[in-house]
Amino acid sequence: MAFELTFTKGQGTGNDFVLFSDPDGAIELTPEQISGICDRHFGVGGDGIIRAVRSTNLAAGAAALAEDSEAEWFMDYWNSDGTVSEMCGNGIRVFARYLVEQGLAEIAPGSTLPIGTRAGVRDVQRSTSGFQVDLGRWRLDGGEPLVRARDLAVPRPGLGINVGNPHVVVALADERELDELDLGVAPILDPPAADGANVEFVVPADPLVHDGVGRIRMRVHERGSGETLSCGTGAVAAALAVRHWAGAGAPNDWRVEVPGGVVGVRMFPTEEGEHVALSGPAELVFDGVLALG
Ligand SMILES: N[C@@H](CCC[C@H](N)C(=O)O)C(=O)O
Repeated sequence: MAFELTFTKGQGTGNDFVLFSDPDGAIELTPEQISGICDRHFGVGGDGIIRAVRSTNLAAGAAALAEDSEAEWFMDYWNSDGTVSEMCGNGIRVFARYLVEQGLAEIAPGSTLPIGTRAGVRDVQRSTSGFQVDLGRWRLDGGEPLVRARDLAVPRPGLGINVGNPHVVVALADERELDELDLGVAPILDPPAADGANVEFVVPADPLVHDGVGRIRMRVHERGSGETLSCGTGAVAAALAVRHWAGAGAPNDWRVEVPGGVVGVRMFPTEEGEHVALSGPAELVFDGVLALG
């Protein structure tokens, strides 16, 4: 059936998304429609698609409401190839801004907006650089696979980290190696990750820590989207991995430079264990209407 889809294009450090509002959960996009919309030549272009749906109107929203009855809105996220992901760190900041600007939600100064996701409810607040999201607990997960990438002469060990979605972080020798890496082809993990993984390549700044803040550069190949200009959860995983490798005394505040800009990562204690927060810009770029079907 043919229909019109009103959308907004948004981005956070160049990680870009097509957002649309479907409060009743009535719009079902096929993987082909999603990849067509995300196509940069034949569609709107984007690394992913985000649907704003009321948690009450989505099966996965029931778990979100059970966790936090205030989580009225659910971030329904698809990668550009039409696959679903549990979490998107840049996307959830852009989503929060979208909800606010559409008049669907408010974030009062000093308060947080709980948002349902497939990884659980996540709290978003305004920050000096835009928006900040508490991504909750994280865990080492997925072992230490060997990672092969084009232009890496020998495979490198990676570190599996889950921050709601799966990541493997790889340390490179220097900036030249990072810049010359060809991420047009997906890195190969050995052993492969059961559900796939986002793969981050990192190098430390010199010095690694400046004024108490750890500093790294990162490039990423995202599961389901290929190389992107930024990945928020990837930046969080990269900072956690480098802190892990640096050992005792490493900082809990990190500045992560990605091709599309800079995001901040902060680890902090809570009653249920350590949480990790991501901060950075969230911009809405333009609105449009697509004829689909
Ligand atoms: N770019 C996102 C992550 C999007 C999902 C990812 N590709 C996956 O499949 O897990 C971010 O900013 O975190």
